[in-house]
Amino acid sequence: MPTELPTTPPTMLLISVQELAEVDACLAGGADLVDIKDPSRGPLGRPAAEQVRAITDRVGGARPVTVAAGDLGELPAAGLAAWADDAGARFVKLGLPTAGEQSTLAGLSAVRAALDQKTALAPVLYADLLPEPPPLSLLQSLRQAADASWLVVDTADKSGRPLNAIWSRQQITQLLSDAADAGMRVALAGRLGLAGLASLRRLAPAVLGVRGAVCVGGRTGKIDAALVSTVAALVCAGPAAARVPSEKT
Ligand SMILES: O=C[C@H](O)COP(=O)(O)O
Repeated sequence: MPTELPTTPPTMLLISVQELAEVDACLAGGADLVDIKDPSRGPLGRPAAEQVRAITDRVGGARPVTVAAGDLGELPAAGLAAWADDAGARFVKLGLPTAGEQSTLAGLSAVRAALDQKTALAPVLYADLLPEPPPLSLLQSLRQAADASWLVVDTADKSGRPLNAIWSRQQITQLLSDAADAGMRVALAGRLGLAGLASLRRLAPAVLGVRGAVCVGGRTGKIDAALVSTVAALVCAGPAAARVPSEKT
């Protein structure tokens, strides 16, 4: 996700790819942002560093690239930073299964401190693991701990309800407002289908992210360019103009 944005940006479409062969379909279909993850390893499955390097090379700067880094605690902070360096990841998304706990904020700070300063860190909240959307105070704490410009909302259970069935439009509208007050832009994801995307698009989030909806054979299947096109037409007018991608400002 870019960290330099126009004043009133359109909603951008993020597509999560799992392998090199999916990159062309993702770009041809009109994705604005290319996200790399290993969906077989969980909602934010951390891909192998060499896979990240290969996919990033294939994107070749045509789009900003983000990378899923698994969940907080899966690796020690130093190990996560070493993986990010090895992968050349310049924008990592880190899942927080226990977002409200003090130890989570401490862990997030440790990861931030370990990562290269040029690597942006986006905390990821799992809507289905929270009783309700986070209050402003928690958003402010997350922003501070991660020095984050972006907040990602996703779902942990990839056979469960989509984000738009977990939180109401009113709750998501409030979250977007609170995140802006906390100084973060928001990417919304989590089993979003066409109806969910159309509904959430009207709330004008900075980014809508999908994988399952653009795959043939489910989220561990293969991305289909025609499905990406359909979703892109729904979410945005077309690929975003070239913007400085992933480096932290
Ligand atoms: O970041 C976006 C996610 O990859 C969303 O995946 P999903 O649409 O399969 O829930």
